[in-house]
Amino acid sequence: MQKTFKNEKILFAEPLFQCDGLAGFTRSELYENAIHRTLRINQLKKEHNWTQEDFDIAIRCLNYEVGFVIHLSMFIPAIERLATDDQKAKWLPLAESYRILGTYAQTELGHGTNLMALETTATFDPRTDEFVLRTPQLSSMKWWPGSLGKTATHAIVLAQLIIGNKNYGMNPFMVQLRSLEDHMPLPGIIVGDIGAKLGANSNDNGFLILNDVRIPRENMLARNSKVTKDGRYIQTSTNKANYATMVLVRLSIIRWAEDTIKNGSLIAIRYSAVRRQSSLQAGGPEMQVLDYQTQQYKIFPSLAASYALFFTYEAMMKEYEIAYAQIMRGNNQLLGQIHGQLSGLKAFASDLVTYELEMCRRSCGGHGYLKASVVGETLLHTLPLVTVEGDNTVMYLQCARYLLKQIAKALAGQDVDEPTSYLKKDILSYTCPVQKGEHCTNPNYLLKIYTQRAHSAIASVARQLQFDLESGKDQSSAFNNNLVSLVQAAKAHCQLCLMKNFVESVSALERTCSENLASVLRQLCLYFGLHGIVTASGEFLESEAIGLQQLEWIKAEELKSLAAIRPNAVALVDAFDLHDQTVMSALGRYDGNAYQHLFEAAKREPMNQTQVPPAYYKYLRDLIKGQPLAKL
Ligand SMILES: CC/C=C\C/C=C\C/C=C\C/C=C\CCCCC(=O)SCCNC(=O)CCNC(=O)[C@H](O)C(C)(C)COP(=O)(O)OP(=O)(O)OC[C@H]1O[C@@H](n2cnc3c(N)ncnc32)[C@H](O)[C@@H]1OP(=O)(O)O
Ligand SMILES: Cc1cc2nc3c(=O)[nH]c(=O)nc-3n(C[C@H](O)[C@H](O)[C@H](O)COP(=O)(O)OP(=O)(O)OC[C@H]3O[C@@H](n4cnc5c(N)ncnc54)[C@H](O)[C@@H]3O)c2cc1C
Repeated sequence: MQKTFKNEKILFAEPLFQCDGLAGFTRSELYENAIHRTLRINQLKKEHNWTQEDFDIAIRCLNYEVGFVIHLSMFIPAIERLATDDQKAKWLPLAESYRILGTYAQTELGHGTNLMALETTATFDPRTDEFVLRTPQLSSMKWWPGSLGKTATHAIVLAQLIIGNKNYGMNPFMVQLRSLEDHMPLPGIIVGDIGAKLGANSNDNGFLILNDVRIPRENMLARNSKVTKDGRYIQTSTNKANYATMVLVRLSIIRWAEDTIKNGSLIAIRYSAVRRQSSLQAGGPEMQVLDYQTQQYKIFPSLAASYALFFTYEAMMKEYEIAYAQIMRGNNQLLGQIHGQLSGLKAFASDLVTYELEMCRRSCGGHGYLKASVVGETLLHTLPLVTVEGDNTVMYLQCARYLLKQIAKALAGQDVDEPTSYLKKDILSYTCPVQKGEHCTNPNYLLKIYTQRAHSAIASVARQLQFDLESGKDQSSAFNNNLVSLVQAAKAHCQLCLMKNFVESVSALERTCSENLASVLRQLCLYFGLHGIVTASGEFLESEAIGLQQLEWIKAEELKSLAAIRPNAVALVDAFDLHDQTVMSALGRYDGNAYQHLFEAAKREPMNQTQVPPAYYKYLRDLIKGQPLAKL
């Protein structure tokens, strides 16, 4: 599925990219190693004439275990999106050649979600033609930005622009943090690392206090708004245009989620094919655990999610490219659509994979708890995806806000955006397309069910909001009264998007691939659809997209499809074409020698490098020999 990386051999021939040692690394070693890796990938890029795409794939091959993540994924994209042509000409070459190292400093100790409430100020001083940056109190300090702690020389700081006594809202400013001579913080800047996290510890997420730091007026990133020498504020685009970098990263998170769940499902499926435990027949040979229906029920959702997210990322990438090209030409028509879609899908993708990764870990039994299995480690690295770039609840609510606008338009007989075109249908004329058991094997029928459920969820919450408003509730309490249903409606829309992309992509592939391959993909797509309905059956029933009889058929078909997928399960994860060095798991190796690799990993364990541990001489010797213990 991943475009085969022709340079994989070159990459993994390097000891630096052979990952077995990382488990014992301290934070400082992880941090240093990550920087070392990115610089070496850059050298390889030059040595072998790699394209930018090759470079990006190399990073994915290393499971993003590299340095300068925010520099590459936010700082450079923010300059591209928020700076004027002159500013780009000045900063992009420096950033692209790593002569300046950047971060995106938006979140503060006191606020991450509510950007309007950010407290950092950039006050224009017309006497010196400068902005004065200030974090006025404890809660205003920047807190979390990646690479800020120890690496970044520069930050794009998001601050409230103050001219005279007037606040012009959040705007981006380029601020130099550290000397380019000796890396010491510049005057007025207090900066450091925020401490160890549950995962992703190679990244030096940092804090930043700005004490009246002065920057030239030209350092306000001025593509969307600028301040003139005489202190006039001129806005050339919607103020939401300054949120553009976040939109891009939300798209990248869908891919990141896809990459992690591919790893998880690959480890779980390969290991379950190797692991034998018990038997269903008395005295019979022990079964591969992958043959137990319960094991399939635990793991195949992650397999199906891997493919669903792959197709959805591809589809969203195309949507994003069209929107981005328009936006860069100054046309913001698609801004609301792409923001609404990507907020919801970022949340749905990260929710899905964090849930399924834990199921993959459990499916590996006790060995899944070992670091060498890697599946737990992957989960820890993936957990922040539900928070970064907007907490998932908040992102679903952004998506719901977009859906409410779309349904209002549909009800008023106006045009709606293409991804919500289903809202134009007559919801009452729906009849469930599944009228007998065998109808459940038609993915297009399932798609109709998903569509009705999403439509119904959105219409129902829109009606309830309307009712609350008409009953005298003010706007905000009516909204608060319906937040849970709004999130459910957004989830329903996102699940429909995944199903739709899956069905449409498989239909497109059917035209070019062999019938054997097509039927395997159709089966997986069908399973994805059936499983999604069963896991949210309450909502599908409530929306009357299905009835109890249909649910019974769908449940039966879901179980049948587990058995149908089983013969192809290993091939479906092999098709990810992931190198053992990418997956790094003792359990999920291509050669299937899980036990041998687990034992090798145990032998490499630092504790095993001496036969007798220092604790023996300190405590155990006297204890075992019955000697009185020294005062402890
Ligand atoms: C080496 C590695 C190389 C590559 C790596 C590969 C992949 C990288 C993958 C991941 C990246 C790595 C790590 C991740 C690091 C994460 C970094 C961060 O977390 S940065 C900080 C992110 N912060 C947030 O996301 C904050 C969340 N909050 C918000 O977005 C907003 O405040 C809000 C919640 C949307 C509310 O906005 P606002 O305060 O303006 O409130 P309003 O309700 O008044 O306005 C809503 C109004 O605005 C529209 N809108 C909101 N956002 C956007 C947008 N982004 N674009 C367009 N429009 C937007 C919204 O639709 C409403 O419109 P209206 O209904 O009024 O028309
Ligand atoms: C690993 C990591 C890396 C990060 N990197 C960066 C970075 O490089 N740059 C940067 O600027 N930031 C970064 N962040 C910060 C990140 O963007 C924020 O943590 C995120 O946007 C969530 O904001 P918050 O922490 O303020 O959560 P909060 O908003 O405080 O959320 C707390 C709870 O309140 C709920 N809540 C909040 N508002 C609402 C609402 N309006 N309606 C309903 N419920 C609500 C949430 O759902 C959540 O349950 C990073 C964070 C992490 C964990």
